[in-house]
Amino acid sequence: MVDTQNPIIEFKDAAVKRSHRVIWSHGNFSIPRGSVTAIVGTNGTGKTTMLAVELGILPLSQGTVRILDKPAGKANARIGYVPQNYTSAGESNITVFDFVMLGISANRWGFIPTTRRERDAVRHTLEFVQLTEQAQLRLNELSGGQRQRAAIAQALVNNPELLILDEPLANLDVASQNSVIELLARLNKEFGMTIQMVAHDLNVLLPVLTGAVYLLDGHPHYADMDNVLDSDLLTHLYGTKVEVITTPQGDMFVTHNSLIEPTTRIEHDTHSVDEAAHWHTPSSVSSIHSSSSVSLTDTNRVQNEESEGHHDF
Ligand SMILES: Nc1ncnc2c1ncn2[C@@H]1O[C@H](COP(=O)(O)OP(=O)(O)OP(=O)(O)O)[C@@H](O)[C@H]1O
Repeated sequence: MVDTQNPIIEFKDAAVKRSHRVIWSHGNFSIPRGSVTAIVGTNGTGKTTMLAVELGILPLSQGTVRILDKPAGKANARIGYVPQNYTSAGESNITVFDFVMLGISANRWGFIPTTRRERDAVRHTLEFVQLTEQAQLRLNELSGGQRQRAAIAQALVNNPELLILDEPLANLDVASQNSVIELLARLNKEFGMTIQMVAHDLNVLLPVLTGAVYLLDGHPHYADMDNVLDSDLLTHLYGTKVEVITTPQGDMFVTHNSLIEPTTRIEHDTHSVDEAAHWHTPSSVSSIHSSSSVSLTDTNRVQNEESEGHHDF
């Protein structure tokens, strides 16, 4: 259940610099517990930077960010983090079981044998991500989708309250993307886990998303999906004509029409905060009732059902 009264992430007047350059500023938003949010924006707008800030890896140049009621970085033990392209390099020669165990043991010094309870936790997590049969395979023997599920398992094995993923669908084929999305939907629905991910393509995520942080003109904003799925907003955000389409069946998806480019592309920070706030106000989703449009995904949106908020891997 999305709990709007009880934010899990809170930004207040937040700004961040890299190499003395402001990447984004005036971040004032909260992300509810139980939500599934995408961080969206064009290349280089600071999506990965936002994750680094949330994890306390990168300090803010101004303002505050609190995660799980603590300053950024102080609650990382309760956060599962899946970096971008995590499994494509490095550890790919270890077994899936050992890779997931690293989620528990990586911070230990010296050789300390794993306990039965820890091994059970790894088995349980592998079962949940449907990799039980692959437990003794090497990571480099898995498909891209299976590797991403293994990376998610490693992040889940400590039973986090918040799961943060950086482009979890990058370089995956449609079937693998769907297997990852289904997994995220189950985590949210069955265990009430809050999920936040950097994403480029909203279409494939529509079934699970409850909201999005959009980086617009150098300012981050949060809105629930009905307000994000606005043609004018998305066109402004991506700097190219985007249409939100609702079919007669109620399925909703986003199309990009490269034939209708805007006359000028929006440059970074050309708007004042007040102007940017205009894009943040609730507005109705524009609907084009057309059954001839081609949906890129199963657009039956998964309703986030009430859950006890309890999860135990
Ligand atoms: N280590 C770094 N030092 C200095 N500047 C950096 C560093 N990493 C990224 N940047 C700059 O910060 C800005 C934001 O980068 P970031 O990777 O957060 O963007 P992004 O929205 O995630 O981009 P993409 O969609 O391409 O992954 C970019 O202009 C980038 O050049």
